[in-house]
Amino acid sequence: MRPRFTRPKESNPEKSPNLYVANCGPKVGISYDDMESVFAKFGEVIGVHAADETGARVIVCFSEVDSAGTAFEALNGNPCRELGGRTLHMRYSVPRPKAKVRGNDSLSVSFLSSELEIPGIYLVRDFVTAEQEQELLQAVDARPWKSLAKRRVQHYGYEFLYETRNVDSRQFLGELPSFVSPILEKISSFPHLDDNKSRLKIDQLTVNEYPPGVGLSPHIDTHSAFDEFIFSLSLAGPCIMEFRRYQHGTWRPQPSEDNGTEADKCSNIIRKAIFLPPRSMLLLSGEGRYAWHHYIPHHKIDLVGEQVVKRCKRRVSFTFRKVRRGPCCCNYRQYCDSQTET
Ligand SMILES: O=C(O)CCC(=O)C(=O)O
Ligand SMILES: [Fe+2]
Repeated sequence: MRPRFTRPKESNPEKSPNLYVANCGPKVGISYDDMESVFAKFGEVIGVHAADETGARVIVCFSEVDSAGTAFEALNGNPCRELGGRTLHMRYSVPRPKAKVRGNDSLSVSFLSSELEIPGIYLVRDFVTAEQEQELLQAVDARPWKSLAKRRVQHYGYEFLYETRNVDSRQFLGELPSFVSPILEKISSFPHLDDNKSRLKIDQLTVNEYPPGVGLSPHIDTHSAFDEFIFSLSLAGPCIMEFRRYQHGTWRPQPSEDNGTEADKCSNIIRKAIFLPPRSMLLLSGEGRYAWHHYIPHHKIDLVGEQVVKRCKRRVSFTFRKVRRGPCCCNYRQYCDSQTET
């Protein structure tokens, strides 16, 4: 088991109730009981543990910082008669940082949106047939792509402005193209919409083409830009979508670390992930749309359970949204640009 405490990187002036003690321990014939009886003279010892695998470095935990301080003053750098005359080298110990996570290996990836347990997020597999998928891909490939730094996009209905993460709602580009009409038709009977069907009126489409290894930084689609219901159709290749609930987050995009280390440093993040197969449709609504960041890790390979899934030559997504008229009045103020000052 990884010890909970560790030696600080450099001499750490900050006191703590835990002492890192070198040059003692079972490897050099000193038991933890021997250690406890020596250190207990300075105050209540609540634990004696191995500091590492060497067997010659020990963590002594006191209940009080002052007891650790007194023991430190008395024993550090001095030969200790009760411990066979050994000279103890001590530092105040610090809690060990959490293990780093690489990729999504520590994050279990759900196949079903019901396993995710994020209110408002629903995945429907095989939303389109393989034939429809080919037709949709051919249709967008016959139209001009706009190149961004790492991926290509097309916008219909309204242009999406990446600088402001918003749309210019006065600049109407025209009706959505007829090749998405069957998809819009099917969206109108998407499960879980209840009585919101009549309010859908999707008028914006963003097509994203991701080469292998390209993802998307963690973000919440700007509340003031789009209505509640956001649909994303995955075509051509699969990907993992990660969801992050930042307890102290805002509506601004979060750091785009792709290996989870930033997320790890902050214990106030809940992370979940789902596998999006080609031809599936994802709905973001409610809490999942308003309060959770979504994120596509920048991996060429995703670990899904025991399986290694290679990203295909490309993934093309169709994101269907409705441009918002007026401010957002959701119940997630912290994440809402309409309800928080800029
Ligand atoms: O590619 C996707 O499925 C998601 C796209 C997205 O989140 C966005 O355009 O805001
Ligand atoms: Fe998004």
